[in-house]
Amino acid sequence: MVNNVVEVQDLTVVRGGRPVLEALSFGIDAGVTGLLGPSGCGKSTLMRSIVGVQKIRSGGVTVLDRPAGSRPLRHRVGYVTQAASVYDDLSVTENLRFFARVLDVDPGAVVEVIEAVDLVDQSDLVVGNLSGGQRSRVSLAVALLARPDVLVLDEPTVGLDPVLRRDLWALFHRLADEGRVVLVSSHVMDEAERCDRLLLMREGRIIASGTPEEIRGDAHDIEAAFLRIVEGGPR
Ligand SMILES: Nc1ncnc2c1ncn2[C@@H]1O[C@H](COP(=O)(O)OP(=O)(O)OP(=O)(O)O)[C@@H](O)[C@H]1O
Repeated sequence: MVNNVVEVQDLTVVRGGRPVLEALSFGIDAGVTGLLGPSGCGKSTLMRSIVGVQKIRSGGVTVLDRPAGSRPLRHRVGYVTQAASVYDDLSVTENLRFFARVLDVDPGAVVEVIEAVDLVDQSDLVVGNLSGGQRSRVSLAVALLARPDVLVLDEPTVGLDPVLRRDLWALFHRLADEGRVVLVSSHVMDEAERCDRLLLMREGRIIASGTPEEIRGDAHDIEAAFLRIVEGGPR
């Protein structure tokens, strides 16, 4: 098992003239880590920093012992943003063949990733005609093309019905079981129980980290634990 594949050290990011992330330090190990916090707390900014596309004020991020965003990490880190980045007028297979060429990866990976995200039956369908959950899986398939060791997924389950959400979480665990580090953000606290480990975030800071059991303590659920931490009560 790989430890602390992602290391964040004293990370401060300023956006629009105000600090959005303030002196964050933590590590992320193998498995599925959930980055949970309310809208606007800085989850996307933190993910952008881990992927290496965010301007950093101070501190830093290393991934697999290299600076985030550095060239050797290009194919080792997969990133799926909130906005789907696939072409609506192309089929699932056509999209993946296109991105395989752009990324200069083995075209044989196309079939492999379609199977991984469970879209074999939809592979000839035009993406514009797929459901929201299926479209999310196409974006995820693109991110998997280069066989990355680290997957950073920004709110991949937002707006999906409970069945699709459950299926996607099962997929994240399958990918983690294959040895990948999977970081998933969500502002929905009830997704916490689906993660191996959690990072709870509020107003640009990590306010708690650990397994769901550790963070819940004797609170009713993660949301209650979150409120307790924020309000400074006993845990
Ligand atoms: N381009 C930008 N310029 C200035 N401020 C920004 C920019 N993008 C985001 N911010 C601010 O940074 C803060 C954190 O935003 P971020 O998108 O990281 O939060 P988030 O937790 O991912 O939110 P959500 O769950 O709604 O996606 C917010 O206050 C936001 O207004």
